[in-house]
Amino acid sequence: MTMSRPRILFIDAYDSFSNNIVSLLTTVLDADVDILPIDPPHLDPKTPGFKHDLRSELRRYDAVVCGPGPGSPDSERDVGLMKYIWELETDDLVPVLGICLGFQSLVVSCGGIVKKLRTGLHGMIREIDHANSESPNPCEGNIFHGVPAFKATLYHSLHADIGQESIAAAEWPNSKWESPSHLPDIIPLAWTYEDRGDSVERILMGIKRKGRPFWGLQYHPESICTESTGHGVIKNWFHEAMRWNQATGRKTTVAPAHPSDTTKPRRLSTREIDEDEQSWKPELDDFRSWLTGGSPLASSGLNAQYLSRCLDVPLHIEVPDIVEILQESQSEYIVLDSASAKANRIGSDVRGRYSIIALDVDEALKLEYRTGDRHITARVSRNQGSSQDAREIIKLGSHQTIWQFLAEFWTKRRMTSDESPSSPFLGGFMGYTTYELGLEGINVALREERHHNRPDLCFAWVTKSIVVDHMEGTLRIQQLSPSATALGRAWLDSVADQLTNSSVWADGLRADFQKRQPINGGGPNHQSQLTPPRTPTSGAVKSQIRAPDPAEYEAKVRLCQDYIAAGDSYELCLTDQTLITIPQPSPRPRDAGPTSPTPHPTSSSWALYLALRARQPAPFGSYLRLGRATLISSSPERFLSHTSSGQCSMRPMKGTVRKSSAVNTLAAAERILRVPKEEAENLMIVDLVRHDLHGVCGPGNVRVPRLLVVEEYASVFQMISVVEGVLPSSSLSSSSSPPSPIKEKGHEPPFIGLDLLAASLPPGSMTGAPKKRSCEILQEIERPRAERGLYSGVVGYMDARGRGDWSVTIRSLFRWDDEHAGTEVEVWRIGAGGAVTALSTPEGERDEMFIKLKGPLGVFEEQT
Ligand SMILES: C=C(O[C@@H]1C=C(C(=O)O)C=C[C@H]1O)C(=O)O
Ligand SMILES: NC(=O)CC[C@H](N)C(=O)O
Repeated sequence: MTMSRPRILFIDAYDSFSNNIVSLLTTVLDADVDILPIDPPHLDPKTPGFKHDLRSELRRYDAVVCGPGPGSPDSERDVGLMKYIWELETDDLVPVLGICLGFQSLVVSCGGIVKKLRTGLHGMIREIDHANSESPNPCEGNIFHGVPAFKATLYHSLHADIGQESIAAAEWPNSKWESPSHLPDIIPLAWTYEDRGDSVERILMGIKRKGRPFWGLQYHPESICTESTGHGVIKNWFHEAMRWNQATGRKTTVAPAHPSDTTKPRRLSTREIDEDEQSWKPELDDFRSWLTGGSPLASSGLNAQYLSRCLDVPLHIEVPDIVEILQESQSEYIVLDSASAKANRIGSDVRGRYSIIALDVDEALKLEYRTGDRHITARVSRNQGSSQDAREIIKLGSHQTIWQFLAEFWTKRRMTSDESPSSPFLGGFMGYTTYELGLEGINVALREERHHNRPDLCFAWVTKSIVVDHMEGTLRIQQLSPSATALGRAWLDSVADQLTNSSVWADGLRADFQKRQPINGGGPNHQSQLTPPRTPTSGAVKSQIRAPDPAEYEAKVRLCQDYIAAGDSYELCLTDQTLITIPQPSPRPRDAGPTSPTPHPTSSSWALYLALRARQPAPFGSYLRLGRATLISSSPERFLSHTSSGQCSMRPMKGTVRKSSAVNTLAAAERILRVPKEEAENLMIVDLVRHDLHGVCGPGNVRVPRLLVVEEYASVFQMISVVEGVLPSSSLSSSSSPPSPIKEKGHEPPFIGLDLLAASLPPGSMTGAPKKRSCEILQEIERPRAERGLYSGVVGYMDARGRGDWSVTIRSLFRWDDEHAGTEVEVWRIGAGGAVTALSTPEGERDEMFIKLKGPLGVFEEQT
């Protein structure tokens, strides 16, 4: 007999912690775990063969785990298959562990009821009182046996009521391990106690079902904050499960899984899902024929060599100077600006080291995609020096995704160059995605009709760029050059000349005197009230500011809390938008020479960017004009960064406190942020981000090197955590002929940074948990401004080597040229919000939203 690894089936109720449980089971039990959603198409309880099919599915596994999830065990939609597992006939029984929602569903199947907690406990860490070896009444199948005391994380709004509140305090020590007389099938195994001031709430944490191999845990064994001694419970459970299989002679079968429904954790990434036979039919292969077809746009950027030249940067020169010197005649821009690199108001570890300026973006190939479309648009604004736009439409086959296309486009241009190893970016994709692109990836349908045709993703393939190293005081002019080396070098030299011959470069004093003062004039705005801003009344033509109504926002916070109390979400990142309508400035003349010191690359948006940058310098500042979109950002939040060899890191931010005279040191901020409410908010997102990374990196490949650390930024303190992962080894190959991501039969495509991005949008810190249900709820609550657009999306790059860095688009303003096109005004939007939990107060959340709004909004107040 060969000893194969045990097989476990995990039933996923669309939770945002599922992959963490799969990782725990895989690593602690050395098991092989498959994931099946609660509502797989091939197992529909309404079809006649359902019971038979469920039985054969379960026969393939040694044991089953029914996972956590949003909603209630009383709702069929929320528990799906779980309900039928508890009802299996004796001959079909399989050992099961229910976790959280799975536990609650087990309790209900035993006749218990589930009620709302007095206040939900989400991201709360509590001591578990369990029936260990010392308990007076060792019972059958006690999976806590021999496990030392431990603390565990809770994520629940509902709890099991088995009559515990009616037991007198004196009776409790003896009675707590006994089956209640009206529920003889439930054997209590663990409890926790919540002090509610006037009384203590007794909360059931674990049970065994009498006479059946079913166990349940209310706490989350997989959370990063559940102590690892608690893993003994999982080992005990599996030991008991295998003993039960042996004692009853239960045998597993080796029938193959239904191919489309069970997944391995790392196969959740979008690029792989539907790669069945179908997608190999030639008529569905449009994008591949485009990629190889040699059209003028499809061949752009192929067969390039990397050339670069380094310059010292004079102390007085900043990123905007370089943009102004070189890019004045462009209409499209991508500037990733670590504007806080030299700011002493910001902690040195978070200032940002590099800035990246894309050059000649008009001529770069741009790839655009709109959520729900079955095509991609490739375009250049000024094709090879002409004034003509060029555009090609690329069809997507029914099973193909934008991410597959981007991965294959990138692979054809991939470089394994070891040159400039320290440069974060050689050239490659730069651009944005919207929040709505992320919603598509998690199958959340948009509720409102979109009355526009704007892209949700725009990536330029940038071949000319400048990387500024703020630490070394140098910059690197770079080109992924298609032409002969001499021509490429001549271009590098011409850019260097343009910079060094400019008056700003040469004459620091004069330049400083002329620079930007009239534009960002007033400096930081000191208005301290947190009420909504008023429309400024001065100025020739007035700006209109439409900010969220405070009372309405508070009502939305309460609504979020209703959903949380009902168990539908653990945390909801509620946001709203402010609209600023300003008179459109008359177009600037384009006649200024390239070395002109006058800073005006494009209309008013550049001036707004400079104002925001001065007001709120941030490590992830950015200025983008791509197509009809303009984004001005001072984001402090890194979303995802990755190396070309598959190391990745995410940096979720949760917990915000405004700098003030009362709170102006890290120690003071820590006193405010290191409290259960803030820590819980952050922990929830850490566990969610671990799940997202586990989904691609696979079990055991994710860790949390920094947890709940407070950092200092220009105008706020923020609590952050760092979650790291490593992509599966198939992608770590550094051979000179890179493996193709096109799946050949029997071969897994290698994973690349784009897979991480695809699998983790929208950013968990902007959604709450569980992600899918929370986004559905937010779509409902955030109406009538439910479309977040660029806000809550990401901005960043993945270069030709596969290195990438993406920030969350917050503390930013954006506009679309087509909004109010043809009128005398332009409309800017600012999104702001914060995470709502059971412990939030409506006033507190309202203040937090207005604090975050104040930074970007101030640039308009300064200008009037
Ligand atoms: C929602 C915003 O910020 C998010 C929410 C935070 C919070 O709840 O503390 C912190 C950083 C961001 O992830 C925003 O800036 O608008
Ligand atoms: N994490 C969970 O599974 C939560 C279960 C249920 N939705 C509750 O809130 O109580």
